[in-house]
Amino acid sequence: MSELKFKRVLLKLSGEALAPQEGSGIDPHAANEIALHVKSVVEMGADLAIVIGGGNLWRGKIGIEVGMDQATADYMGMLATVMNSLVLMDALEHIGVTTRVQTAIQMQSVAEPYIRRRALRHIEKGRVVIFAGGTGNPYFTTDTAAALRAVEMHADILIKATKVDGIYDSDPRKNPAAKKFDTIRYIDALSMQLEVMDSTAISLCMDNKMPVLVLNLWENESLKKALSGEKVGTLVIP
Ligand SMILES: Nc1ncnc2c1ncn2[C@@H]1O[C@H](COP(=O)(O)OP(=O)(O)OP(=O)(O)O)[C@@H](O)[C@H]1O
Ligand SMILES: O=c1ccn([C@@H]2O[C@H](COP(=O)(O)O)[C@@H](O)[C@H]2O)c(=O)[nH]1
Repeated sequence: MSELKFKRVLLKLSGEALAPQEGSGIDPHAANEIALHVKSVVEMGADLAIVIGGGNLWRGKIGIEVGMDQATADYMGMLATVMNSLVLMDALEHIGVTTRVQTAIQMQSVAEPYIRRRALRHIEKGRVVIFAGGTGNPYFTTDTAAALRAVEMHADILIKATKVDGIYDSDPRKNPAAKKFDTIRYIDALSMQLEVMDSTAISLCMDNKMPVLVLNLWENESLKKALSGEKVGTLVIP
């Protein structure tokens, strides 16, 4: 087993990662592909916990835009993350990765409730823990849930895997001339209001000295490379 630069990892996946090529929803094939990436790092000896977003199904702001009460719209988003977590759980279990799903909103016939010490024990036993339901509170995002769980699980790093290969000075999907950072300071990421990760999540990581790496999961073994200490993506530093 190779030496790992980061042993315990909180992996944040965007819900979009589960969407079909066109449109929204869940493509189980996308889940299978993600599961293979996850398995490859578990086999390297990494301790892994995962938070997955809900953007492929619902985002609170969709509801807010049409006049819904924000808390209601946000709870719908949190429920969307539960569906995504279950599809990922299923894909991982199919390829022999032992998982546990814990939800921040109690639904005990579906999954375990979030219990921090229990989650830690699962991780120690080599299980991949998937944290569903965000923080359990409206007015937050799954980026913040990922930051919170990373701190609570004493992760060595929070890795945000998206479809872009790092943090740019503006959204590269909208601006083809955007420039990528190899590293960026928390404070600069905050002051530049870069939308790749929300400010609450970055602040929480900054305050708790949690390193954050943004990378493209689909790019040539980027996750494995990151855990081995190779330079990929953008690292957010003090
Ligand atoms: N400065 C920036 N650098 C890099 N990416 C950026 C930047 N600004 C905006 N983005 C966008 O942020 C996105 C990454 O966030 P992502 O889509 O993973 O959001 P999420 O809210 O975590 O997930 P979900 O799909 O579940 O809502 C990228 O697709 C990218 O287009
Ligand atoms: O702690 C949380 C996490 C999420 N939400 C709501 O869920 C959706 C989907 O999450 P993404 O991070 O956008 O993928 C989000 O838009 C919020 O509406 C939440 O309220 N609290």
